[in-house]
Parts: sequence; C-alpha cells; structure tokens
Amino acid sequence: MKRHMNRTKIICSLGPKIEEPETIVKLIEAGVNAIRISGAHYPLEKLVELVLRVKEIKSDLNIPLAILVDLPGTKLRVKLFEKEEIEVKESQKIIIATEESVEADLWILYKNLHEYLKPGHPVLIDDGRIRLNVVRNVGKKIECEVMIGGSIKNGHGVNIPETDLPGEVPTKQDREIIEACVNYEIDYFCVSFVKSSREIRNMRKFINSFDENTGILAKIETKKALDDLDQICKESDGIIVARGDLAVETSMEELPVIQKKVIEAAAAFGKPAIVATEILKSMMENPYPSRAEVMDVANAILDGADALLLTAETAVGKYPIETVETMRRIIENVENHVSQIKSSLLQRHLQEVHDDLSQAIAKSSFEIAQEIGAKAIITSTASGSTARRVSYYRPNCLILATTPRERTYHQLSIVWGVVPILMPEILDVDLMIPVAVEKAKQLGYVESSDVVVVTAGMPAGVTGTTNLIKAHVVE
Ligand SMILES: Nc1ncnc2c1ncn2[C@@H]1O[C@H](COP(=O)(O)OP(=O)(O)OP(=O)(O)O)[C@@H](O)[C@H]1O
Ligand SMILES: CC(=O)C(=O)O
Repeated sequence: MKRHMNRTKIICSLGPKIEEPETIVKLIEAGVNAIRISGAHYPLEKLVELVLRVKEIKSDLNIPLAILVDLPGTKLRVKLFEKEEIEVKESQKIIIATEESVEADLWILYKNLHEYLKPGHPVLIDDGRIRLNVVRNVGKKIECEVMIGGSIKNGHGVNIPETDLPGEVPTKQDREIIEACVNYEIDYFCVSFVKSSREIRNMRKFINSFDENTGILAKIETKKALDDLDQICKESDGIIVARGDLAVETSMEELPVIQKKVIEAAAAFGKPAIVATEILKSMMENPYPSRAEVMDVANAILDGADALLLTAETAVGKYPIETVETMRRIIENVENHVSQIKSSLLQRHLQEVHDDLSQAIAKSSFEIAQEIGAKAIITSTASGSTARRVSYYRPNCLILATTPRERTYHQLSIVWGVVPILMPEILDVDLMIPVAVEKAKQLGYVESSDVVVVTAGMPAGVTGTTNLIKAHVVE
C-alpha cells in the first residue's frame, strides 16, 4: 500500500455508508490514520462487530491505525418512537416529554428534565441546527416554540446550555460499551461532555480495572471543561476540540480563540490535540470543498493540531473517500510549503525543562537534529511519551518511533509527524539502537550514510526511562 507522508494525521468517523471492509480499506488508502466509532450511533453488538472488522483490516494490511471508541457520556439525545424523523416548522408549537409513557412529538429521556427547564430556555438540536424555545412546562411535558425549523432525526444530539444537569461519568451506557470492548484492546476511548478532570479520573479508574493500556481522549465541548483545562489535559492522553457541541455550549464567535487555547494547553503537557467537526462539511453534498474549509484545515494545522477528525462528512456524507483525499492533499500542501513563509508558523517555543529528563532528551534531540540536518529522529519508546515530546517541536526531519508494544504502535498514529514502527523487544540498549536503525532502513525511511539522532533508555522497555541520545550514521 502506498505510504502517505502527511504529518498532520487524519481520523474519520465510521457511519452507515462506509462500513463495508472494501470501503474502510479505500479510506485507509486515501490517507486515514485512525478510525472513530461512535457509541452513540451504534448498538453494542454492531459496535463490537465494527471494532473487530477494523482490527482485522489493520492486521491484514500490517499498518499502524488507532481505533477510537467514542463514549456517549452525559450528552442528551432525541428519542423518536415509531418514526425515524420528524419535520418541524418555524413558530410551530411542539411537545417534548421526558418519559416514554408520556405522549409527545419527541422525547428526551432524562429523568425530571422538565424541572430544570424554564420558559425562554433554548433547546438546541443537532449542534444547534434546530432551535426551540421553552414556552412552559405542563407536568412531564415541555411545550416549546420552534424558532429555527428543519428535520429532527432519532439520535440527534441535544444541548440546553442554560442548564447544568447533574450526571456521573462513566454513565451506565459508557460502562456497558467499555465492558463490551475490553477484550479488544481499544486504542482510545473518547470521553464526551467532560466537565472536570475528576470525570477523567473516574473514567481512568473504571477503564484501568479492565485494561491499563487504553488511552483516554477528553472531548472539550463544555464551558466547564475550559475552566479545568490544564488538569484535564494533564490527566488524559489527548484532547479533542469537539467544535460541534463546543460552538453550541459557548458561542460560534469564541471558537477560533478557544481552539488555539485548547491546542496550546494540550501541547504544554505533551498530549496530542485533535480538531473535529464541520472541517469539510460542504463535502457531505459536493465532491469539492469551499475555500473557507480549505483555510480551516490549514489554520488548524498552523494552530498546532496533531490530527483532524472528520465526523458527519465520512459517517453520512456522499463523498467520504474524496473528502479524505481532499483533506490529505490540503495537509500535504500546507506542510510542504509552509517553510516558504519567513516566520516559522509550525515551530513552537522551546519548553522549560526543569528536572524532567525525558523532556530534556526530547528537546535536545530536536535541537541536535535541526543543527546537523538529521534525516530522522528515531525514538525507541515504550509508552510513546518521548515520541510525543519530540513531536511537540514539529521538527523538519522524520520522527520514527520504534516500539515493541503493539498498543503504543497504534496509539502513536494520531500524533503529529510520528511514524510508528513495530520492532521486537530488545533488552540490551547497545543492541536496540542498531536494530531500530536497521528496521528504519529496511522500511525505506533512511539509507546508508544518513545521519540520525536516536533516543533510548535503560532499563529498556520500561516506561519513563529515556536517558540517552546518540548521533548515529546509518551503515
Ligand atoms: N454511525 C452513524 N450512523 C448514523 N448517523 C451518523 C453516524 N455517525 C454520525 N452520524 C450522523 O452524523 C452527524 C454528525 O456526526 P457526529 O459523529 O459528530 O455526531 P454527534 O451525534 O454530533 O456526535 P457527538 O455526540 O459525539 O458529538 C450526527 O448528528 C449523525 O446525524
Ligand atoms: C465530535 C463531537 O463530538 C463534536 O464536535 O461535538
């Protein structure tokens, strides 16, 4: 399979149009580095079936590819019984009920929701596309006036930004999904509607009771998450700027600055940042993007995103493969030509190291590689932490992350610029370096007489032990 060298990674969301194995392979060939499967849109059995399908494909193709299972969390959703879709029109009055037994036009199954809603509160559906205003509550019925109409589908997300509904993470549905998936070595679970770092800790505790190597990505999509952003970044394994909900929970106008702030916060902790939603939205209908969307992809890269996440474009859009190809081409163009602009837009400031040895190694290997024009930085990594730290600096040269851990190999595929390479476990560090370099050579990333900067650690294979840098000439 042709290897694409886009350094900003591409993640796509699975959906009914792209579930067939041949289509998944085509998406990967087009440039996808990771696949998100939504726990909100798939029943458990189907979700597990898709996880297994993607695992089989990545094993057959022998490629690094991360699987992200998105947990629904405390997000409210529309429930329709009997119908799959209803149409609502401006100024029409409709009834929402909070329990299935109560007659209504649509349901939001959250116990006693009516007690939290007051006249005038906006109820926003499908990332704010449909807008209702609460008129009054009658028992368990909520009467609303349609302010902006359209079609409402079963499962559409609901935001009620004026309320602060209590809810514990992981929810019952989250726990069921995690339990159904634990045997399949999921690379990342995405935690929706995070409001505090405490929720990440609770989620970590629950997930770790089954599998300590699964990563946790915090979806930043509420105002409250922004108040606890540093701690959330510190305690998770990466973040997603979930612009669909975020725009509704804050405001559209705030998004550009929030996106930059969140990416910056994640980077400070050496964690990958993913930008999601409506990146190439018009390609749901057209085989080409709008100018503004091309600029959005470029700006997300320049903001420092590690990966870009396509949601509805691939899940339910008409041109999923073309969308991925378009995204890849824009990324490649920006990355290949960004150095023509004098002020280096991608490069980041050199971090204070304090007494963090692995941070010092990452920073120094970047500086040495830039100084000597190295072909690659090869990090021998167990958890992937050194590779992520090197990636932070956005070096011009390749970042090759050799690891004996299969999970790390797949997890690193969402990290900017990192090429994950699986290699056997070698406990003698003097042997590990030549084997890692030889593997990189065999795969065609480096050739004889190239200079590479290698990082490794003693004892080998143990997380957090990187303590060695070597400038090495490939034999
Ligand atoms: N697997 C799927 N099956 C059917 N529709 C889907 C699927 N995945 C996504 N969609 C559709 O695409 C839209 C956008 O996708 P996205 O994954 O952002 O959904 P979402 O419900 O907003 O997710 P989240 O709750 O995680 O924010 C959804 O509103 C839904 O209509
Ligand atoms: C991806 C997602 O959940 C959002 O943008 O809201």
